[in-house]
Amino acid sequence: MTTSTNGTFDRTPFIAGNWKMNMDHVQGITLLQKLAWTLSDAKHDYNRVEVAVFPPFTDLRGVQTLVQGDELDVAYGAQDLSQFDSGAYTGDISGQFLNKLGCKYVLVGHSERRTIHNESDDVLNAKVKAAFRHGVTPVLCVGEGLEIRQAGTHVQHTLDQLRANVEGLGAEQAAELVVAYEPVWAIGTGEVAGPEDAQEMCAAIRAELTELFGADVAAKVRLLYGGSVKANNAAAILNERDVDGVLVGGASLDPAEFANIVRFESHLVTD
Ligand SMILES: O=C[C@H](O)COP(=O)(O)O
Repeated sequence: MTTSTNGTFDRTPFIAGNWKMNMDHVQGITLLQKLAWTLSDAKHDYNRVEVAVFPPFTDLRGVQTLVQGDELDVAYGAQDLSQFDSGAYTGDISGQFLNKLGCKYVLVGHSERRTIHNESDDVLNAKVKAAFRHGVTPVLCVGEGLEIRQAGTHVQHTLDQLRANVEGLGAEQAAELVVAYEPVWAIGTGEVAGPEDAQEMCAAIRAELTELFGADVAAKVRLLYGGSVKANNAAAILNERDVDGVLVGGASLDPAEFANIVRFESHLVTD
């Protein structure tokens, strides 16, 4: 358990940077080096707040080499994986390959995969299972678009996705899961769901996980918020009871900004 200046974290906070389709393998190494130096200068305690980056596939080997060579405590993962293990699936990447590259995590069902690549709940359920099959922890992304938010059915919609995507998991797997709530209307738009919106959905997700897997499992699952998170709004979001971390897109490309998000505890206002 980690204690903040303004509250108590029941789970280790998790700050994840999704680089999306940015940073070639050379730029990626520079970005990670700068991030590691900045956090090292700030004497960041990685046991207190976990840090992970999600570079493009082509960067992963370089990231692995840097992390191993410099003994960095930064975790890393891929942005997607195939639901299949091997075979004639041109362009796809197996969880087995990610495991071999030392990936601890993999994003599954990011809103950009659901919308641009039309990934269905069935496919995403198979991807979650593929990740577990290969010893890589899925960071399952769920969330609603603007129309659903405006119709007021966002909680139901998001919980429907969650249920479909975790179907068939055992309790042990479910307890390992990380779930990221991403309101699509707040991604890359500068629109941020308020801390209370993040808390509303994360509390609903935890209640649903309790229904599905029991309270002990639900209490272990880390829930993230993603959508226009910056250093100046991260602390307020992370101060909410059921929010255990953030999934950062654009701001993770700036090492100083991302390091400030990682160090959100220094921005928490004490009552
Ligand atoms: O994966 C990250 C989310 O899509 C949020 O992206 P963003 O911080 O650029 O809004």
